[in-house]
Amino acid sequence: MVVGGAVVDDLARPTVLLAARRTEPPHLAGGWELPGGKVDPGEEPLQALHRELHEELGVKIEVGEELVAPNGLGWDLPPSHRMRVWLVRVTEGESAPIEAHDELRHLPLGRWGEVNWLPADMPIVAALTALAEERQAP
Ligand SMILES: Nc1nc2c([nH]c(=O)n2[C@H]2C[C@H](O)[C@@H](COP(=O)(O)OP(=O)(O)OP(=O)(O)O)O2)c(=O)[nH]1
Repeated sequence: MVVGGAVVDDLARPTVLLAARRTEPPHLAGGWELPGGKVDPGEEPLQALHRELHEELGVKIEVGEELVAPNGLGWDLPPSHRMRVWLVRVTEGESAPIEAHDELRHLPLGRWGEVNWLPADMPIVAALTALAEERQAP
């Protein structure tokens, strides 16, 4: 199981999403993703989310709602992983590409499709966009 953070400016009404560019392994390097990683044995998913975002971005976070996958279990990451995704907001520190990434972008709503997301992230970002658009003030 993999956990990922959709780092946004506002948990209730997101208007900015963080995209992170991977540096490894070679076949994924250069692709943009949600920061996160594998849940360690014996670790709770949310513990892993806090740990991974601290390791990768150097921040502390507040966790909001889960972006539940259509299958109710997690977003498929072929060939063999699943990722659970939560909306998160930074509460301490400023995101920096400390580990696993070489560039971060804070994308305003309307431009979330403008980076080259990893293939598995495309439906996730589409669902995040739908959620964010629905939440904006009329
Ligand atoms: N973190 C993350 N991984 C993703 C995303 N999309 C996607 O296909 N993946 C894949 C890439 C990896 O094969 C796997 C996650 O592994 P990872 O390399 O981030 O995990 P990790 O930080 O724990 O690192 P390691 O144990 O492999 O060294 O999921 C995403 O948005 N975020």
